[in-house]
Amino acid sequence: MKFGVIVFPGSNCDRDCYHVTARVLGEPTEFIWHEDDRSLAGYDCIIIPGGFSYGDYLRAGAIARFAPVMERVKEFARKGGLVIGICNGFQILLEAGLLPGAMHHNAHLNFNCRYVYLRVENNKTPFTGKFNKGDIINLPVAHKEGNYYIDDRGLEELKENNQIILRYATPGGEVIDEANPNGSIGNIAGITNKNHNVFGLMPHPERASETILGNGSDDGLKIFQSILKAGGVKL
Ligand SMILES: NC(=O)CC[C@H](N)C(=O)O
Repeated sequence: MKFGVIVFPGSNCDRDCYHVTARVLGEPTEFIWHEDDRSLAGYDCIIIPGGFSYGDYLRAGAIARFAPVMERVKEFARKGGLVIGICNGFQILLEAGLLPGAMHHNAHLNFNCRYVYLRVENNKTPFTGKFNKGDIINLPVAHKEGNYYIDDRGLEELKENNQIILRYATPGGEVIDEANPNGSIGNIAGITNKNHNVFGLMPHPERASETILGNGSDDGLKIFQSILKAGGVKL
């Protein structure tokens, strides 16, 4: 499977994503510069990594959405290609209109960097096929604008189409305010589009893909393995 990792000025998780797909999974992976406007046909999965694209000026993701490469990402997604946006990548997907809703600043207004527990709400997507529904996983978050918001009608649509993929939960699997690091509506941590080929999530699976790192969780690797299992979509 061939992965492409988009790089913006200010991306800082691009190398980590590359490390996981190229070295841990052993799959061909290339960096794609934000000014590049080549077609993305030929890639099986595009990763929009975390970081502070364009310094998060105006709003996280608000400038990145205008980068030439984003037109190509939209084209790729429209044709059914797999796109995963992690943290700043999720923010960019929202700003670009590839996912519904928006990010507010965290309710407590602090940058929050810590491990959280998440409940897998839908394992029938190309990004979560290696999990069981209801699995509790442990991944780190690191953000200031992760307070996901969507209006009532949008929230109903997300529920109806099983687009809510991850929610913040307790280690025992309870979805309660105390488990939520940023105040997001419905404890939402990750959603897909209606077709389930575009996934945005605030936690960082690439930072928890080897047990040697952090607190020993490699739960993030299963997300990348799920993508491999799904096999991507040859365009
Ligand atoms: N880790 C990241 O991707 C940083 C997220 C983002 N720019 C924020 O602080 O909200």
